[in-house]
Amino acid sequence: MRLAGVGKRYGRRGPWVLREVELTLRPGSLVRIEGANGSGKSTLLKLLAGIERAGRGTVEAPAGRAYVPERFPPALPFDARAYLCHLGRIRGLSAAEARRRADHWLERFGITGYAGTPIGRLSKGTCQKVAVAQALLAEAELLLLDEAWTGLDQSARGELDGAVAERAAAGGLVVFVDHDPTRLAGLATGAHRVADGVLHEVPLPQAGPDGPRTAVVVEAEALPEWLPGRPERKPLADGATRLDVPSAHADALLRRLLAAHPPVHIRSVREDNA
Ligand SMILES: Nc1ncnc2c1ncn2[C@@H]1O[C@H](COP(=O)(O)OP(=O)(O)OP(=O)(O)O)[C@@H](O)[C@H]1O
Repeated sequence: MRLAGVGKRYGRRGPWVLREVELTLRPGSLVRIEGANGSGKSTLLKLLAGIERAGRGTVEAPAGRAYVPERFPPALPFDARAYLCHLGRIRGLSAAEARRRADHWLERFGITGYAGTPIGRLSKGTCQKVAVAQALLAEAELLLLDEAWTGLDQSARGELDGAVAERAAAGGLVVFVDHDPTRLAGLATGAHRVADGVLHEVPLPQAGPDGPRTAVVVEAEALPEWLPGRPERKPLADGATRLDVPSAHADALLRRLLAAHPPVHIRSVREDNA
């Protein structure tokens, strides 16, 4: 995926929101876009999604794209399952496969009970889960997430983290905007900041091999497959597991563990400064 000399303004006389954006990303990357309010993050994602057109420059993006917008249109004339099946069909899935994936994501987000509810009558949080599900079921080459975690409960956030990790592991390219600087800690491969219409590469939160590490001892029937910071997992003699992560990722790891299903009991947390 490549952006070269991209500029975007709304209206013929509007100010250039993006002026000269250069960005090349490889499949399998997981990239964070940050920037001040109104700097143009959503605009950038819309250009990548093909929803807005660049005023100048070139945008090369894969045909298979899925996008979670910052605001999901609320008054769609579908119930949740019918909407997901419909979008699956638009993406070329068979009716049976679209239904299978729709049910899979409804179940993963814990909203199977709302499958038959018209989207306009869903709570904000449930609606957001549907918005995220429609993008995930596409298994797209390019997945664009604009504040997709906002409005989700802890457990759904954990599911989304896991789903994003799966997409990147399958070779997909994921570009996301989120206000939490630790979002997808340990998984993101790059970060860029939008400022004055230009993109600047910025370092990811420090998690060098020589920095402090945190050991978290947990008891659980099963641990989520993907955990922030990709901790080393060491089984202990009494059946507990010791997770060892760079301390920069400890908060994100603890949040994920607290939201896990089946539940995880955190027995101890210790930072090792040695
Ligand atoms: N459809 C539109 N028509 C006119 N101006 C727009 C439109 N969409 C965005 N803008 C303007 O473009 C600028 C960048 O907006 P954008 O939503 O991309 O920023 P952002 O970084 O995502 O902001 P936030 O963090 O507040 O979501 C803002 O000044 C905004 O007012």
